Amino acid sequence: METHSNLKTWISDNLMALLGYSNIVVVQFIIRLTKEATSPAGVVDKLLDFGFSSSSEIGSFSKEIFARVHHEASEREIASLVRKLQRTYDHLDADTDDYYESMKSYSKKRRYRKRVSSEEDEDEEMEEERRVKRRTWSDECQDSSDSEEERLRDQREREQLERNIRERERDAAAATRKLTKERLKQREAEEAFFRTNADVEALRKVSRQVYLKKREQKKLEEIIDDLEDMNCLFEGVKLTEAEDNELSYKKQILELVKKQSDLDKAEFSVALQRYKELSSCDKTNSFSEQKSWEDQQIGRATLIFGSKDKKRSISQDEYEFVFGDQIEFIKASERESTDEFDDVQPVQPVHPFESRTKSTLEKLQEERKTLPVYSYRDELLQAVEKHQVLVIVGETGSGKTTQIPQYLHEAGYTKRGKIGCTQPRRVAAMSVAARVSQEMGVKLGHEIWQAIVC
Ligand SMILES: Nc1ncnc2c1ncn2[C@@H]1O[C@H](COP(=O)(O)OP(=O)(O)OP(=O)(O)O)[C@@H](O)[C@H]1O
Repeated sequence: METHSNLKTWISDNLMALLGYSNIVVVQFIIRLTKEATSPAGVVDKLLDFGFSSSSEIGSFSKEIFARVHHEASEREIASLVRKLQRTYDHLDADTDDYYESMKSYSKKRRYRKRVSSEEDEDEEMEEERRVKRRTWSDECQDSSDSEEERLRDQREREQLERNIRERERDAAAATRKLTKERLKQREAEEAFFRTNADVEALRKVSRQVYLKKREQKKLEEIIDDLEDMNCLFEGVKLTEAEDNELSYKKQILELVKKQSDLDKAEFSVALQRYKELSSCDKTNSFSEQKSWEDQQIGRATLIFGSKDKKRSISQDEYEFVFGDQIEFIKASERESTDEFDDVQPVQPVHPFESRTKSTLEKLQEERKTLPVYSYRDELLQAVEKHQVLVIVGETGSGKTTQIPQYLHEAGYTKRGKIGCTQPRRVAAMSVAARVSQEMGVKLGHEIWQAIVC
């Protein structure tokens, strides 16, 4: 006999196949629907009303469930009938017992055999009834214990599911917390690193400088605009003394700023020139900076014999004067050949070479000391001693390129090997080499070399 729990399991399995979903409430609801239906077609109608889609599977499912549910119901009816019968038999049994007792006194011996035989028959019948009753009862018990078990199992599964979900949520929350903590730690570490390593004061200074530069620019623009406005609005109008003062004050500021910026430009123009790309016209021009520099080097290396330029020499007024001019010429030539910086060389007409060189050297040495990098000389040398790699950042023209190699030379590093100094452009390389050799008072190509790698 199919138990109630088996029926439920069967319905649940079919629901999974039909809907991909099953629930004890739905199962019970379908059993109820089926019970109310009078035929499998009625079950189909009710299921369609419930929301099932019409298909052949639904038809066969309805048929089967109808048979099972109604079969179970009839079995139940039979069982309850049997139970009723059992109760009736129990009464009968008691009555029979009384009857037999009375009969005992009546004709005990005579009817003994008959009574015994009938008693045996009755006993057998009663025994049979009891067996049926016991079986039905145990089935019912089994049924209820099955459904109870199923309920408990459902409950256990639900609890387990809830536990799993809670655990998963806890794990996810813990992972998120951990990640956030790690990120925070990383940020804190970065901040701590920044705080300990960065020179906050220096950063403040830089940011202040940037701000002041912007502000200066803005104010300058304001002054220019004001002056333009005044020129337009008060042209031909007589100004008051205060207005006049303001106008001249603004003009003065503008002039001062202009002068200062011209000075700044001149100061760093040489260093900046290195990085300037040649314009297309310069590249095609045979008298470009590099070409003329090379031509001069070749010219200086070329010896001229004979009286080829006699005419030119004679055309000069006096030999002595020519000789004097020649010295001037050599100086001029040297000035040209050693780039714009030779402008600082003082003119020494008589026997000048040594004293001129010396004074130039002295001047250059003094200039070197005015460069921003000079105040960091000792620190730089210490850092070079300590570290394998150093990154030095400084403004253009502060002396990184020309001074640091010299500091290293002065500290004795050239005894160990060569000091290399790279430049991104050919002209820059030549310019730096020329400048350093000048500052060191040596000839280019001896202590100082330049190599151009294309
Ligand atoms: N070829 C040169 N002729 C004349 N003066 C020069 C020459 N090269 C550099 N100087 C002077 O030396 C100073 C330092 O220049 P240096 O090239 O060492 O600066 P820097 O810090 O290396 O600049 P950058 O970052 O642009 O390379 C410059 O301000 C400039 O006055």
